Amino acid sequence: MVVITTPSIDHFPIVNNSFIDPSFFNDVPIIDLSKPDSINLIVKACEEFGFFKVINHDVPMEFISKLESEAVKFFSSTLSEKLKAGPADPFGYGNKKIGQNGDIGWVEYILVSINSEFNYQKFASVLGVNPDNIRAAVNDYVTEVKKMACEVLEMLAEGLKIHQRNVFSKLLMDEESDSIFRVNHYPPCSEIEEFNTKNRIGFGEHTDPQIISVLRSNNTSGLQILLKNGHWISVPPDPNSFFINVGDSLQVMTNGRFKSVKHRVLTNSVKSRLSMIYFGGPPLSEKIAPLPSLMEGKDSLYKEFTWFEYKKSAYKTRLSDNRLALFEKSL
Ligand SMILES: C=C1C[C@]23C[C@@]1(O)CC[C@H]2[C@@]12CC[C@H](O)[C@@](C)(C(=O)O1)[C@H]2[C@@H]3C(=O)O
Ligand SMILES: O=C(O)CCC(=O)C(=O)O
Ligand SMILES: [Fe+2]
Repeated sequence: MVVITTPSIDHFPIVNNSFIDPSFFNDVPIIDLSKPDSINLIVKACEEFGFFKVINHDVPMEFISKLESEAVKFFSSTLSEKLKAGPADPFGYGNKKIGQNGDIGWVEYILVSINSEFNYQKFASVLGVNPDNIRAAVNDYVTEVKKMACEVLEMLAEGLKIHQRNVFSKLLMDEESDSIFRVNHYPPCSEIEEFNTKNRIGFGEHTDPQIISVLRSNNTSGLQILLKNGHWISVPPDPNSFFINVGDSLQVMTNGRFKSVKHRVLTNSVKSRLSMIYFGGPPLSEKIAPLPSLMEGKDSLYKEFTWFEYKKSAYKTRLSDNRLALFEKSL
């Protein structure tokens, strides 16, 4: 018999408030994709924050709303129904347990693989619909978001004066690209008031291992990023825009010029947050190494590794671990 235990609220980490600026950070770089002069701004944003917001993105609202409403329906189902679509090992429905190494957060989620065969039946049964409808809703959304991510990566390559404009985007376009799609639902954490403790962790601090992550959320706050000065700042939500994170692999490919951004999600005691994230990763066999044109005569900061090797190692770590440390050269 499988016994599913739910951690009690006492087990949910509380954040250390010492470096939290409670006000919203209004200086998140904004990249307007309809303006050609955004190229230099993107490079600057990746160097300074590893994070920026994209507006005028051309992803049809219809695809966003369709997927969002399917996700809301799914998460509104009973827990016993949803658990039939789990566990997330790593794909499927997950509840409070993040990854396989003991992390927990006030979150439930769906994780789906993009290019490998994925069985949508378990989600479709919960929703009582044909799996092809769910597959189509995910594909429509991901196709558009991936197109936008590739446009951003091509602007980055141009901004970095790399001859091959598709040097990054080709990795996402490859049919073997190891990309993931995730929907996170953070229910309001009403116990917060009962326990009189604010700022429970929804999703603990971490960097994303892939090349690039594209996040869209509803209008509920919670996402924070860590600035270079050690301060956590809250990102104002914007359901009409996308937020982009530099991942560990892009940090390596730029030999550390771009930094993968540390981020986390705090719970909200009143409103639920729903976020959808596309993680653009390379094919498993791809060598992740600094691009020669970005070395400027310097040595690589990293040992040689493939995405398969990095991913295998990353998935053995806890969320907040510095996953790249194992691959840094001691110079
Ligand atoms: C604790 C973990 C969850 C994670 C795999 C890991 O062992 C370390 C990286 C985590 C992360 C963060 C970004 C994405 O949400 C994710 C899907 C990924 O690729 O790496 C998660 C992993 C997960 O939730 O399985
Ligand atoms: O849900 C969010 O807003 C961010 C979650 C996240 O960082 C992740 O799933 O990797
Ligand atoms: Fe993340």
